Amino acid sequence: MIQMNVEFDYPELPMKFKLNIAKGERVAVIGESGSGKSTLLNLIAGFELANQGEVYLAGQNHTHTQPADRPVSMLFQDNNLFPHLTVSQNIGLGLTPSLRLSQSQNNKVEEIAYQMGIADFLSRRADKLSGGQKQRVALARTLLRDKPIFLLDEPFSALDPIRREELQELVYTLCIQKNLTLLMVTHQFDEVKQLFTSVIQVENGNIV
Ligand SMILES: Nc1ncnc2c1ncn2[C@@H]1O[C@H](COP(=O)(O)OP(=O)(O)OP(=O)(O)O)[C@@H](O)[C@H]1O
Repeated sequence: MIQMNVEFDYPELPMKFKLNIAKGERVAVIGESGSGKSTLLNLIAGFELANQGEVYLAGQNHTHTQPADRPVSMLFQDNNLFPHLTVSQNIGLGLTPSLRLSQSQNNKVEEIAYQMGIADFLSRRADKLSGGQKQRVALARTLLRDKPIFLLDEPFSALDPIRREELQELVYTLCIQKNLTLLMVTHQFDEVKQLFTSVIQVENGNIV
């Protein structure tokens, strides 16, 4: 599902990533701060472009394609919700940049909200939610895009251990249900070992 062999240079750190991940794998990405974990995810999502080499996703060459054209959805640590919009509007932005949704789009929003346990909050403003609820909304919006590769960059590290466990279980269930290929940067690997099928360690811009 993900095949890449690329070189990428920030002035501080030349990086080289070689990776081959099969469909349905759930991979933990671990490593010290500044080792290159976020950069690896950004190269897959297309927010950074390789200086050399190629990125194949779902069998297609995506080395030079835009993030929106890649079969990838990515969730960052900061969930980037619009505070003044409702939960339903924030989720809907995963489907269309317009705030006006069709009936079938509305149905999709309600369905995913129900699955994520946030159906009761659909009309509430995002800034009136707890941290865990916000992350569920952000997850719902990301998943609504229905892409087969799912990238999570330490999305739950700011939450308390119980909320974190709840969301990790939710991610696991969604990965199984939708047969997603997951790469997740985590600093709490010991807590969540059972979520993953494999683990890669990044050190000084390389996978070791
Ligand atoms: N926009 C940028 N411009 C220049 N250098 C950058 C940029 N972003 C990151 N770097 C450098 O690239 C290296 C890897 O950064 P990256 O964010 O990928 O690390 P990380 O493993 O995700 O770290 P953390 O766990 O702290 O989030 C670091 O040395 C960093 O200084």
